[in-house]
Amino acid sequence: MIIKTENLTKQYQKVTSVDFFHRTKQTIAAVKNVSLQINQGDHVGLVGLNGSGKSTLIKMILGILQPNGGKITTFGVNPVDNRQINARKIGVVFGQRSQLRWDLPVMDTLLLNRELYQVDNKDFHSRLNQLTKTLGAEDFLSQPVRTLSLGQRMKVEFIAALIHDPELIILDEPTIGLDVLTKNSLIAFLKGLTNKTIIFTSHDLIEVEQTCSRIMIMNAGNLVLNLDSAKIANLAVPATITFTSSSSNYADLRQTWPQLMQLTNGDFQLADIEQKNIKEILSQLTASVPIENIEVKNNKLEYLLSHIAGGNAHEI
Ligand SMILES: Nc1ncnc2c1ncn2[C@@H]1O[C@H](COP(=O)(O)OP(=O)(O)OP(=O)(O)O)[C@@H](O)[C@H]1O
Repeated sequence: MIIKTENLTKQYQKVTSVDFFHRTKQTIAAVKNVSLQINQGDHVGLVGLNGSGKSTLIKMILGILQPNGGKITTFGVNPVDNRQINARKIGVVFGQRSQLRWDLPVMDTLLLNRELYQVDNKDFHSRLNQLTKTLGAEDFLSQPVRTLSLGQRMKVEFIAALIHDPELIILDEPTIGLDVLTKNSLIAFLKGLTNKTIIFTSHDLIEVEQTCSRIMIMNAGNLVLNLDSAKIANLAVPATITFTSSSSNYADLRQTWPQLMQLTNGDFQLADIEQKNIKEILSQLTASVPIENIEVKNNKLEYLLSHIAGGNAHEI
């Protein structure tokens, strides 16, 4: 087992106001009684809205934060006391923060990591070769990091995180701001890492569904769902169809679709459409209304959160 937590809890003290004589503090329960296990080779998607406690949980797994209650082991040991030892077995990519030396060529950071993690020179070069080839990063290893595009930089962040061949890879929103092509190539790359344990945090359930075998959903500090991603992928979640139609008359359209709403920006929206009816509604719409733009969305995360009762992880 790579990670085990039992009733893990973390609270922050936040100063809400300061006056001459005293400060008023508020306690924020960021992670509440979370119990989970992550085994070797698991690819786990950790999903939740902003502020749901994902980063706090990751920081406790890494040993950066000391919990207030409950138990946690990472590689079978207390992560705070064994942070340095565990760091050799962990690779981390933060989408919002770079781990690379901004003004230096990429290669310098990689060489620095080689020294830091004491990677054998032969292993270093063969791993570097393989990673740069797979990620298509051969062309920009000699460029200073600051001159790279976001997509190029993220590829290099992956190489820097994997150069010491870690057993556990933690990815904190690694695809944020990336275009679809770069995102897809990183997702394909991650899928190929079958012998690694991966924790992939994201707000995007669909994205982690493609990459991970298990999904854990956090909400307001609680682990509210811990489920095989195949089960989540098969859930038929109602969709929303939004379209722009300049020449349409709202009153006429409402006669055919009484549930149609007009949004403040003038777009039209049909909500709560069952998956099996989407095709038919789309063909009816396109046949009867001049449409300039149309989008079908199913917001599975919001749907799941609104249908999960209580605060404990359970199967739907
Ligand atoms: N250092 C801190 N001091 C006080 N409160 C904090 C601190 N770090 C996080 N919090 C609070 O703890 C809660 C959980 O935050 P956390 O960053 O773990 O959530 P998250 O799921 O990672 O959010 P996001 O997706 O926005 O990164 C939030 O209410 C946040 O404001």
